[in-house]
Amino acid sequence: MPSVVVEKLQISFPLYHGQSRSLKRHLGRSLSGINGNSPTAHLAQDARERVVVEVLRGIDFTLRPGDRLGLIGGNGAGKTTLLRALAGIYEPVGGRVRIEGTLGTLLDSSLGMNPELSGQENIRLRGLYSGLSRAQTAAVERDVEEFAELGSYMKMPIKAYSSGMSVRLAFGLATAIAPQVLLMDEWFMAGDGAFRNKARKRLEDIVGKAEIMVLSSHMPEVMREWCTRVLWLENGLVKMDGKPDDVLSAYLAPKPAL
Ligand SMILES: Nc1ncnc2c1ncn2[C@@H]1O[C@H](COP(=O)(O)OP(=O)(O)OP(=O)(O)O)[C@@H](O)[C@H]1O
Repeated sequence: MPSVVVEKLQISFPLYHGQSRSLKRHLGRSLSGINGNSPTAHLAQDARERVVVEVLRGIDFTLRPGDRLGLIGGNGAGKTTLLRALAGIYEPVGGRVRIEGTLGTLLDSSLGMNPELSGQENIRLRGLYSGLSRAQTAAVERDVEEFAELGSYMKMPIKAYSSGMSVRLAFGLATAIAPQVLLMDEWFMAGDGAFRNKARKRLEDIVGKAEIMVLSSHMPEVMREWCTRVLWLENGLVKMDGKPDDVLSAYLAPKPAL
């Protein structure tokens, strides 16, 4: 049975910047902006004595089939970092992530693509990597070609694509093979109007087939429509976890004046 288990997850990034020395005096403390509502950086020192920013500072949640989790929070809250940690792109410095089931990601249009290879070759490589048969890969290739409408560009190296073309290809490919656990960032809303309508149908189909979904978005209406649960992240911690209406009402409530 597919599941996502996140326990005491911590992610930090080392700072190699010249200023990291002067930031050392802030270790173990928070570095706030001039405005009380702006993001706060939490600085620490790792075992190699490097200054690190603690981006996720102990996140816990469990997802079972039927759960559609929305991640909400201000800029720099840690939403993208959490999605990337779930996808296995970032290694936890503490805690762990356990995912059972096939995983699909709609995170970054260049993720997992080789820029030197053509659209067609990238699709074949993905088919091979996903363990598809030759016939299944050919079906995916036809499906993506039809959806992305890239014409002869399908045979060109993708480094020659415009950003819109890259999104079409990545989106087409990511939505061609339905995973049990789907991770999504809101970039899928990118693209022109006609593409967006077409993409939405495809997205609804893959979301409907996924047993578990995690979606990061700044758009409350998307959360209300697509999610069964919302996690509000603030400065790398869970501020609230619950039903979309409850969490979104609290999140959107006017902040008291300072
Ligand atoms: N590679 C990195 N090195 C240092 N800091 C990083 C790195 N990646 C992310 N951060 C920091 O981690 C924090 C969380 O970033 P993240 O992108 O996860 O936030 P977010 O909630 O997705 O924000 P947004 O809504 O603005 O996209 C930010 O303060 C960001 O500057």
